[in-house]
Formats: sequence, C-alpha cells, structure tokens
Amino acid sequence: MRLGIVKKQEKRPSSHSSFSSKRGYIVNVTIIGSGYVGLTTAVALALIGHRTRVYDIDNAKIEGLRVGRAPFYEPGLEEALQAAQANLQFEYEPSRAFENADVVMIAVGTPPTPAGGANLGYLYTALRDLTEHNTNHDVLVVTKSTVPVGTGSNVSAFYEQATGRTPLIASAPEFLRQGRALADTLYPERLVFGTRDPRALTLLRELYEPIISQTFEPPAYLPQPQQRSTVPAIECSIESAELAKYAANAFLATKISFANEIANVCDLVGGDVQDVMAVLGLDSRIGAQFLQAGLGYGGSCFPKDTRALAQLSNREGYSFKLLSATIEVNNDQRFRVIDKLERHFGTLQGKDITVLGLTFKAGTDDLRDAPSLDIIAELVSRGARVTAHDPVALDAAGKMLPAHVRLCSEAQEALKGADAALLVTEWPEYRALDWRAAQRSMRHNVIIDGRNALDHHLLAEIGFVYEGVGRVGRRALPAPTFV
Ligand SMILES: NC(=O)C1=CN([C@@H]2O[C@H](COP(=O)(O)OP(=O)(O)OC[C@H]3O[C@@H](n4cnc5c(N)ncnc54)[C@H](O)[C@@H]3O)[C@@H](O)[C@H]2O)C=CC1
Ligand SMILES: O=C(O)[C@H]1O[C@H](OP(=O)(O)OP(=O)(O)OC[C@H]2O[C@@H](n3ccc(=O)[nH]c3=O)[C@H](O)[C@@H]2O)[C@H](O)[C@@H](O)[C@@H]1O
Repeated sequence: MRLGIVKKQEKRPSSHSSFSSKRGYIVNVTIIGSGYVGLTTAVALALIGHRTRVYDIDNAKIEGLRVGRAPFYEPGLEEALQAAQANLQFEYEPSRAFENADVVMIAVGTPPTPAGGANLGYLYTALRDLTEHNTNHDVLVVTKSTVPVGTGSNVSAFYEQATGRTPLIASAPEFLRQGRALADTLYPERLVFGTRDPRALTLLRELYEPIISQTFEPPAYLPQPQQRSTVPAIECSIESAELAKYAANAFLATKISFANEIANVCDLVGGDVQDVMAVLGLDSRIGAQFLQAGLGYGGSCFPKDTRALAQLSNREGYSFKLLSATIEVNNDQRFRVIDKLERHFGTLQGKDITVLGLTFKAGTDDLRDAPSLDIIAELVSRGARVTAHDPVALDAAGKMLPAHVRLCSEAQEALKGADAALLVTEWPEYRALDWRAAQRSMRHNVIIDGRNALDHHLLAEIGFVYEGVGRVGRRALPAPTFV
C-alpha cells in the first residue's frame, strides 16, 4: 500500500453489524480537536486510507486547514496534509461533524486545573456536541486525550444519559512527541486499546491495521523508521489504558529528574553527568533515552500529567512520594541555572543577559510551560536586562514575555553587548554559531549552558567561562570572574 493513495482494496465486510465498518477496513472517523494529537492522528489515519473528518470549535484553525495551512509547526505536517487531502475534511459546524462516523476520537485539551488536576471541561463540551448532533446512529467513542482514571466510565454514563443508549467506549491514549508527531504516530512502539468490548476492539484493529502490520510505504518527507516490525497493541481495560498514559509520562519525567539530581551532585563533587549517564544508558535495563540533564522538563504534558497523577493518588489517600520528588526537583532545576549565572557576577542587577531558545524543547514552536518563561521572569525580577532569541517562536513569545524583554531575530545580534548567554533550548544552530564572533561582540564572556548542548572544549579554548549542568564539577570551575 502506498501512503496517500485513497482507494484501498475493499476487504471482507465485518460481521459486527452496526458498529463495524460496512466497507471493511476503510473507516469513517471524526476527530474532535485539531491540536497536536487530533490533527496528527487525523492526518495519519487519512494517509493510511480512512475517511477522516476533523472537527474543531476554532473556526480560524479550520479555515486555515481547509487551505492546507497547519496551525502549528510539526516536521512533515504540511506535506502530509497535502498528500492526504482527498481523505480529509475539516469542520466547525457540529451539525455536520459526525455525519456517517463509525468512530469518533476525542483529542481536545485537558489542561491543568488550579489544584493540579485535569480540566475535563473541553472533553464534556465535545461530548455534548457529539450527543446532541449525532442523534441517529451509534459510534465508537475513543478518548485520545490524557484523562484521569475513571473518565471512561463517566463518559459512558454521560453518553447514556444524553442519548438513552449504551455507548461503545474505548481509551486509546497517545504517546507521540512534539517535533516527531507524525513519525511517532505512523511508527509507534506500541498501541493501547483500552476496552473490553469485542466490537470496539474489532473496530480499533480495523482502524489501525496498516499501522499494526506496518504495510504502508514510509513517506519520504518523514524520518524513516529504524526497523519495521509488527506494532504490539495492548488490549486492556479502560482504566489500565488511562493509568498507563500517566504512568508512562511520570516514569519519563522521573528519569529526567534523576539525571538532573546526579548532575547536581556532579556540580558539587566533580564528574561529568554526560559521561555518567552514558555509562547508565548502555545498561539495557536502564536505557539511554531521557537521561539528558539540564534545566528540567517543560511542555504541555510532563508538568501537567505528573501533577495530575500526584493529585489523583492524593485524592485516594495515597501520597506518591517518588512523583512528588520528581516534580520538586524539576521545579527547582529551572532556577539553578539562574543561581549559577548570579554566582559569576555577584548580582544580576543591571546585567545584560541573552537567553538563547524559548520553546520547551527544540523542533517545536510550542511555548506551553516552557522553562524559558519562568527563567526570564526570574531574571527580570533579579534586575537583569534580558534579550531573547528563538528560531521559530519569537512572535508568539513576544505576547507572553514582559514588555521590556528585547526580542532579536538573529542569535549573533542578540549576543552583542551581553554580559552572559544562557542557553535554554537546544536548537542545533546554537551549537553551530560562530562563537568566536560572539566572543568579540559580548561585554563579558560567560555562558551558562542549560541543556549541555554546546561544545564546552571549543568554548573554553576561545576564552569563554563556560558552565553547564553537572558538566564541569565545582573543583574544575574557575574562581568567579566578574564580581
Ligand atoms: N501535545 C502532545 O504532544 C500530546 C498531548 N496529549 C494529550 O492530548 C490532548 C490534546 O493535546 P494537544 O493536542 O496538545 O491539545 P491542543 O491544545 O494542541 O489542541 C486541542 C484542540 O481542541 C480544540 N477543542 C477544544 N474544545 C473543543 C470542543 N469542544 N470541540 C472541538 N474542538 C475543541 C481546540 O480548539 C484545539 O484546537 C491532551 O489531553 C494532552 O494531554 C497526549 C500525547 C501527546
Ligand atoms: O503526553 C505527551 O504530551 C507527550 O509528552 C512527552 O512528549 P513531549 O512533551 O512532546 O516532549 P519530550 O521530548 O518528551 O520532552 C519533554 C520535556 O523533557 C525535556 N527532556 C527530555 C528528555 C531528556 O532526557 N531531558 C529533558 O530535559 C525536554 O527538553 C522537554 O522540555 C512524551 O515524550 C510523549 O511520549 C508524550 O506523548
């Protein structure tokens, strides 16, 4: 099968009457929410041949999508939108959103409440639209949004109350990473089908069959899969699926906080956390990924999901100590780089600090819970004058940062006259920057590398005072330079 080809061989009609696709493996899907998860899922399903409709209450996003404009930056997304256009429809009218749908996937945001739980308001608004406007046929309702355990049964009760019919419900949590969203969706390491209903399982298997069997041609505009083998699809209860999503994010966040704590010890006793983690990573029981020390995790998911799982446990009277420590370490980590900077100058009052990178990680334009926002606010509150650069998110950041933060579209320009550079996002272009030229134009030559992303040997050779996170232990540090 080639991706983007609409016509597929019709396969056996499924025997599961009203809930199954009458057209065999081509399924009519409506996805509610055109964000990172909803749009990526929709494009991937359309690429493998399903008739996919995306419904969003944001008219501007839908209008843009109708003319092929992606609402956010994601590698390969615009090409994929183009390749899959024959199978894609975009809708903001709820009355038309669910026509002929066999499957409705909910992929709306579940942002944090002030108390740290998950705000399910968008999810229930979406369900209300579904139950009000899809009055004449039953669908499989699949939750892709990250939701607390127990939401599946509440969704079921809501649907039943609104329609008088028992719904078919499943939880299929999403594990994609921003910046690799399409590749992660087309070549996942696993799928989770949280439902005990055989009709729901049949539909989910039909929907994901090309992805499970990996029988499509990889699009040339995406990173190619390392190796292609059948993707395991774990079938479990809705509750297990819901909890597995939080557990996965909490575990990855814990790995990061562990690496950061080791880095903090390196700063005190000597040792390079990069080397220490290389040793750990080669142990297959540990694994090399998510051991990158730095200024901690950000983004729309790890901070929110760790807090939501801690809150869920607390609500049930269980104190999740390990997770609380993970969160605490992460909160502190953002400010450790500022303390390091301050130690070089004694005070940050009146110092010109250039912040390199604003997005929560490289490869995305997303600023949700980006460490840069907290870091800049703290720098400003300690009296620093801040100039910021980011290769993709400068305009969006301008609306979120204090007015007197200077935004600069060229990294080299941003460094002119600076007392210090603070690297916050590991964009490759910062490593490739002409640091000799930067050294000549900066007032003082201090670099705090919050992501351990720069070549510290080269920088030291050029004459920079370099400090990473757990990279050069205190014993190796020079005495404070500019007190
Ligand atoms: N962003 C990510 O990398 C991942 C996110 N998730 C989870 O997936 C869910 C969605 O996250 P994102 O895609 O990042 O959110 P997002 O904020 O990018 O997109 C949500 C979309 O839903 C739309 N929406 C809100 N209420 C609606 C309604 N009633 N009807 C129709 N559309 C509505 C919004 O206008 C927006 O376009 C969250 O629960 C998140 O935790 C899971 C895995 C990865
Ligand atoms: O639930 C979600 O939304 C998603 O959250 C993360 O994906 P994402 O937030 O896109 O980004 P990651 O690549 O996981 O990075 C998250 C944060 O951790 C930081 N990080 C990551 C890895 C590492 O070793 N060290 C580290 O500090 C990154 O800089 C970033 O700020 C998970 O990796 C996905 O599997 C999950 O689906």
